[in-house]
Amino acid sequence: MVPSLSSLLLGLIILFLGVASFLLYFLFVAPLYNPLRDVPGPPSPKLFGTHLGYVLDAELSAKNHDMLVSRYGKNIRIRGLGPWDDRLLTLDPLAIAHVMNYPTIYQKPWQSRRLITRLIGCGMLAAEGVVHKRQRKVSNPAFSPQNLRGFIPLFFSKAEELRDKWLSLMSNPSDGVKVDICHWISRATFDVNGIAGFDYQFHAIQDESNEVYLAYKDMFEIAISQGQNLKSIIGIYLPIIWKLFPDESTRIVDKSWKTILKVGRHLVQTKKATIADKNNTDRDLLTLLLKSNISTEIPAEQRISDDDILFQISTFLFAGSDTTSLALTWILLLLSRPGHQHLQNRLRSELNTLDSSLPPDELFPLIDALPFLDNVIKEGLRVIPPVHSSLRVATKDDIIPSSTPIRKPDGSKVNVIRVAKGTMVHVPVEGFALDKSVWGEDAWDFKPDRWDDLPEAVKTLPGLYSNLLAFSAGPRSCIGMRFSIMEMKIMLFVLMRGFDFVDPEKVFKANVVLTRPYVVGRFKEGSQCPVVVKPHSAL
Ligand code: HEM
Repeated sequence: MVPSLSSLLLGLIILFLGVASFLLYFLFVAPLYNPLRDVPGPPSPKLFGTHLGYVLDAELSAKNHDMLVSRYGKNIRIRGLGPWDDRLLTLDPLAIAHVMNYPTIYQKPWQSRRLITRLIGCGMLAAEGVVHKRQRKVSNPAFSPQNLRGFIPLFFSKAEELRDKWLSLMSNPSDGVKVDICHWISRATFDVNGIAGFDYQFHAIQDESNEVYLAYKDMFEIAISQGQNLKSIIGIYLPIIWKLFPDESTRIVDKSWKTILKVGRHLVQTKKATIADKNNTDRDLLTLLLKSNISTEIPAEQRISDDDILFQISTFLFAGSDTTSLALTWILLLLSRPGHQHLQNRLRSELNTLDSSLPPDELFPLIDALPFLDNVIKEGLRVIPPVHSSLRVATKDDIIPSSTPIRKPDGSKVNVIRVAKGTMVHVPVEGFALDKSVWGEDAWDFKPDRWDDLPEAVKTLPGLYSNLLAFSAGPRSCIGMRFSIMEMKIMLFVLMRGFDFVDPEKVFKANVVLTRPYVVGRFKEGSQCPVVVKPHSAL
């Protein structure tokens, strides 16, 4: 029977009223019952306005966090994408520790996990729950102190190769050469992670033509540009559109994965054959993951597949290359800025007290024990952490403890925050490390010596590394922390002894997945950090 025009109209009116009532409830009624309304925060912008730009802009975030804390305290309600998305931004140590230590309640939002999974598979960065637990358990032995010691010669050889490469670029050594330290160090960290990750030579310091290197680079470029156009945002919610309307990014991801799987699967088979030999001493993470996966300590049902192991290796490359190269870039930039040359000279003098002709295994413990080098690295990671902030979502209603009182709208004060299931929590890694009320009035300045005399309040802050959140905190904190600290110390040892770093171009920080440098006025050219490197006379 064909429906009459009037019943069709009635149906449409009912549908319209249904959608309109849902939207009215979603936009105007439900927010009134959100318990986060008890937490003070800046006035809500217009209907679809947001505070996200305000807290995520790396150039302004220190100032903006400071303003928010002075006005509203350490727990602040901010507006996410719309009225239905009020979020908690917290700089309170107790609240942060709670969120980071209960990963079963506070998970990574499915939107960011989907983005990561589309690119590098569901490795440790994206997985949650038992899958994550299993992956972490299989991977832990690969990051044991004993295994990491095996990488020391590799860290030295790549640092020296980079030093020699820079020297070869100089037509007149006394003038030095201007290099984009960000790009070059990233080539070196990629090389390190290729060999440490799966015994594979990208040779990226020498040239950038290796097919697997290019496959990863292309894919990571997409990761950086994701979220910047409408289609990628729609793709998060409706992934089917990647299949129905493939575009350049889909084509690149597919092509990259074809290359990575072709080479990766071959490497896995070769490695499997070599680990059958009891005398095998290979230390790359792929070998160690394969060994750990078949060890009797891992119950059969907890083992992961070969392709999952490749996702893990890709995750280490994704999570470990740019983070380490950016941390080093920012440290070198900070040391090369006018007014900081005395710190650079002091660091070089300390490094020069060591005998560089010692074998790497004997030299590294001496480097590791150098106090000023240690302070410089901590201070660099504090002032410009590569990971600007983290996001978590409450998977059930919860009560978060706070060490600072929260003033409710009725004027009463409480020491807990009630959050409803689905509430997003922003953990401002950078903001937390630059909080003047904890670190002192000079919190925004680069002062490595502060680490010899820290304010008492700092000593109780949560964080995997030196009371900082640079490597996060809790069970989801960085598994590669020690790996990258060792790599950074050795890179700085070799490069600082080899060169003076001077005349940096004026760069600003932008939060593009990670905190990256861009030359002022030349954002479109992409992330770069040009600095003049001149051979140091002691070389
Ligand atoms: C300076 C260098 C590095 C920094 C600043 C850094 C920072 C971080 C941070 C903040 C997280 C937590 C992310 C989140 O909560 O969303 C993390 C997780 C992770 N990092 Fe790093 N990282 C560095 C180097 C590395 C290296 C060298 C590797 C591997 C070789 C690595 C592997 C990972 C992995 C696998 C995770 C996920 C851990 C999990 O969820 O269980 N990272 N890292």
